[in-house]
Amino acid sequence: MEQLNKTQSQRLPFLIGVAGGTASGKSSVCTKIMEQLGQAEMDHTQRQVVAISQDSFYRELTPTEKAKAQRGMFNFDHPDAFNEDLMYETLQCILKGNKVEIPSYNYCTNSLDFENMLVIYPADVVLFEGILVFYFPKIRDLFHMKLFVDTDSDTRLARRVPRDINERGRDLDAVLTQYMTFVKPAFEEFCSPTKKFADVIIPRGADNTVAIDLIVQHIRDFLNNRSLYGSTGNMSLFMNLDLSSGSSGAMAGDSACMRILC
Ligand SMILES: Nc1ncnc2c1ncn2[C@@H]1O[C@H](COP(=O)(O)OP(=O)(O)O)[C@@H](O)[C@H]1O
Ligand SMILES: Nc1ccn([C@@H]2O[C@H](COP(=O)(O)O)[C@@H](O)[C@H]2O)c(=O)n1
Repeated sequence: MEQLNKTQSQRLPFLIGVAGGTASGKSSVCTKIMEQLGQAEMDHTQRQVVAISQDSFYRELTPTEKAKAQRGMFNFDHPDAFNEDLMYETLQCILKGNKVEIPSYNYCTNSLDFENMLVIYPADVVLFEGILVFYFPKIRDLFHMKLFVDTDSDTRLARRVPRDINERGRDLDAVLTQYMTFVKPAFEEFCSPTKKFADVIIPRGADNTVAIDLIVQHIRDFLNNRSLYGSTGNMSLFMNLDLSSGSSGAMAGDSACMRILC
């Protein structure tokens, strides 16, 4: 394993995974966290906190798959749609404190956009968001903190339809066909079961200001007290908060509960 010098080791990031169903509010939660930390307006080379999307790790499609994708007939919600190895190698590189370049994703062409590479500079906190970020065990194990955005499926569908039509160049028929054929079944089979791995479950996504405030406070504590955190990035004391009942034993499967690492 590559030796790290002192400067690099001081910049080793705290890696946060943000999972949740499509249109649950994962990106909005990341944006809110960055805004509250005063990072959103900052020049990206200077940011202490950066957010990356799992969509940058979709694998390239063959011409036949692309034709299917244009009709809403390709399964982008199956784990096989992602390049797991590249995702793992990139996160490892980030965890070593290195600068990485990743492609952006073009939903209109269903392809990676290598013309518009995103440069991820070394940062103190890296948020990695996507539907299946907790699905792959070796990737899941890289996270110091795991958040699951838990928004009900009606709300998610109601948000996804206009988003896909207005921002992702889709028509209503293709969006609904894709949702019923692939998105909903894959959410139930692959995404929803990963909720049990979360440290913090955020009901209602970015509207949940209490949860976001607590997470932001945890990140601030990490940034202010880096030396108190072990090599795993976690402090040894665990605190369980159950916001639904006021009791302290939180269950990861209960969407009103939060388990905070503090
Ligand atoms: N709390 C909210 N209220 C209303 N619309 C929202 C809310 N959160 C997200 N959205 C909208 O829903 C869509 C999906 O949100 P986004 O944060 O991109 O979710 P994800 O990253 O999980 O796909 C976007 O169009 C966004 O503007
Ligand atoms: N070419 C693509 C790639 C992905 N999708 C859908 O995007 C969803 C994941 O992104 P979210 O922002 O919604 O988390 C996923 O459910 C894919 O179905 C797509 O439609 N086309």
